[in-house]
Amino acid sequence: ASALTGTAKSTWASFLKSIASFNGDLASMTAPPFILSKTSLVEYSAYWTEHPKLFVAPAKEADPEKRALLVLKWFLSTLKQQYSSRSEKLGSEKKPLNPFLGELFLGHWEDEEVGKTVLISEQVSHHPPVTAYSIFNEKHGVKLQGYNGQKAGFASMTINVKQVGIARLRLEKWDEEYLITLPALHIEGLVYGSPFVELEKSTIIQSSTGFFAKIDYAGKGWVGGKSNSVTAELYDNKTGKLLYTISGQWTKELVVKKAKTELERFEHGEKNPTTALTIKPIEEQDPLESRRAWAKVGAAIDKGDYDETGIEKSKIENAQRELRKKEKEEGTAWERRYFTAVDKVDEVDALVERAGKFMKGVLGITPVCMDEPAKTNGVWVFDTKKYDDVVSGRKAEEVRRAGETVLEATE
Ligand SMILES: CCC(=O)OC[C@H](C)CC[C@H]1O[C@H]2C[C@H]3[C@@H]4CC=C5C[C@@H](O)CC[C@]5(C)[C@H]4CC[C@]3(C)[C@H]2[C@@H]1C
Repeated sequence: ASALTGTAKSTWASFLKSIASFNGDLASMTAPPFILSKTSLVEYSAYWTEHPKLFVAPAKEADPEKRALLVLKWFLSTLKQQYSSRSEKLGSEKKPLNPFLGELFLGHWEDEEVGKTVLISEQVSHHPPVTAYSIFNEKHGVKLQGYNGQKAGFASMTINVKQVGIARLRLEKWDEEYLITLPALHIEGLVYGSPFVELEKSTIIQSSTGFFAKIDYAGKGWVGGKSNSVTAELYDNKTGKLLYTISGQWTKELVVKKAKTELERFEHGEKNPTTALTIKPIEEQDPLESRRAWAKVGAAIDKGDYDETGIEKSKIENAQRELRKKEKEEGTAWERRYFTAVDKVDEVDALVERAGKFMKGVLGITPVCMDEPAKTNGVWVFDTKKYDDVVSGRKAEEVRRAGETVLEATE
């Protein structure tokens, strides 16, 4: 039976009809008000590191095989936050706000044991929507950077989402890099008006020291499987030996096994609470920072005043259109504050090639998720020079001017 009643039920029904003529651009859909979230998609980069201790753990491990296992554990621990935290908090998946070009989400996690982990997330492209992020813990030399976009389709009352992009984890102390690909997902429960994410197909992690993980996702009804099922296998590239498996439900408990013996169980519920992200109070934020930029829209959504939501949203959207038009006329382009798009990254290509060879040569399977276009409009990399220029104040003038243009345009 539908979870909706009254007007919500009828608006949802007409919304489902509208999705049927879906053109692939999730952001362009006007979803019914009750499914709108006041959180912008640029905030989702934070889901990578809500367990800072797990994020930093591999840096402290001297044994490369155990380190690869800790990276796999950390990655699997992010899935619950990435893909089910909104359903748990809000009762269903919600439609995030569509970030404007240049929108920022900046913060850090303070942890008594591992110290400070910094988050920088920037909407580096609006058409198509691409979010780039850099998350780093200087004290332990752990650096994650990546970018992602979504290609979506609609079939038999389900929204299918292919993720485009990659995540790269670097452990300075061990001079080691891990390439991480992103899971495909689909949105179930649309017909009941309570959508939620289910992951599917496979992703890989390939390390520069010679360890490879294949991660397979499955949902309910899959050979009698449970929802949110996952099975990960960690191999040694050189010997082709299966070292560890981790399996279970990424929303509940995962079991680590070496060969057939169970080593440990871990889960990320109340036993391992997440660390709260620290962000500046709104009045101290840069005009491009997400929660300041969307404050009026968020307030309208909180009030349930959907007319005001629409008015405030279109102010931002119109301002953005004006800025793009002006840039076009002047032949200028929006200056990304922390990221740069490059054609290729040699380390990434090397890891992609190594993973492909291992899957074909040793596992005898067609390389999974390598066919995914890892590139959006380029490979987005964190530009440490740009970052230093901002932190040192050398770019203070550009930062101030960028904020002003957005403020003036939105007036
Ligand atoms: C488009 C029609 C519509 O608005 O339907 C409303 C429904 C809430 C379903 C569509 C939305 O579902 C949301 C789930 C979002 C993904 C959740 C997690 C991640 C991981 C993160 O690292 C990158 C972003 C990603 C893939 C989100 C992308 C946007 C998704 C699919 C939202 C849909 C608009």
